[in-house]
Amino acid sequence: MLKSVVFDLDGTLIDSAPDLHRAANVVLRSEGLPEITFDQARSFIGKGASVLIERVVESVGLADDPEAHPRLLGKFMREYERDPALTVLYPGVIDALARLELLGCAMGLCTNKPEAPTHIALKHFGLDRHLRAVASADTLPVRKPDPAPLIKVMHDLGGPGLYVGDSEVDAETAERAGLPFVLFTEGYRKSPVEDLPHAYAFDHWDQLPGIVAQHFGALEA
Ligand SMILES: O=C(O)COP(=O)(O)O
Ligand SMILES: [Mg+2]
Repeated sequence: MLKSVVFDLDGTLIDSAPDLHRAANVVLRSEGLPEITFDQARSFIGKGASVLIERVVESVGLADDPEAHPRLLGKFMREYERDPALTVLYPGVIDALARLELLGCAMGLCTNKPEAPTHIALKHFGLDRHLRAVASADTLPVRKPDPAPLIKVMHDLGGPGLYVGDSEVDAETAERAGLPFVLFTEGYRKSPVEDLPHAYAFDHWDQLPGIVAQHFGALEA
């Protein structure tokens, strides 16, 4: 049977918050504005770069300036793409993807990160060779929590399966797509684990192949 598994990117496969925080503060310094804390930056992640910069603009009191958002977003994207050197894979990701491949899984990605930095990260970490279908924030006219990008990736893989992510947005997206959600608890969620609807949860990637095998095994039985 088809075993599709689709992943979220930030806070799930890669820990990118240190770079998103760094790039935001490079922009704020260039504008002579106060920096934001790491916890603020982390709490702004989940709905894509445009929303992250919206939150940055609000937090430094520039919400009334209509030019602030496009200017800061442009600077932010250039800075973030120029040097994402602090970003790391979560421990065990590559081993887990190799084991999922051996289980016969067809794997894809559905992220709210824009296409350009998504592909830079996938290539840099060698994730691109495992992922047969990808939807980023700007692949379709809508992004998560709209279920359309996730449904498109599942369709490109050949049919519905599991969605693996770290956030409220991911849980909502899976629910709206009618798919079981697998929650990685070590990412950027803001609410307690029990408040996010999920079928399975894991805190280390070495647990995921077992969850996937159990899920599809039960369907086959
Ligand atoms: O860039 C973001 O805000 C979120 O990205 P993600 O969907 O990969 O978690
Ligand atoms: Mg995420």
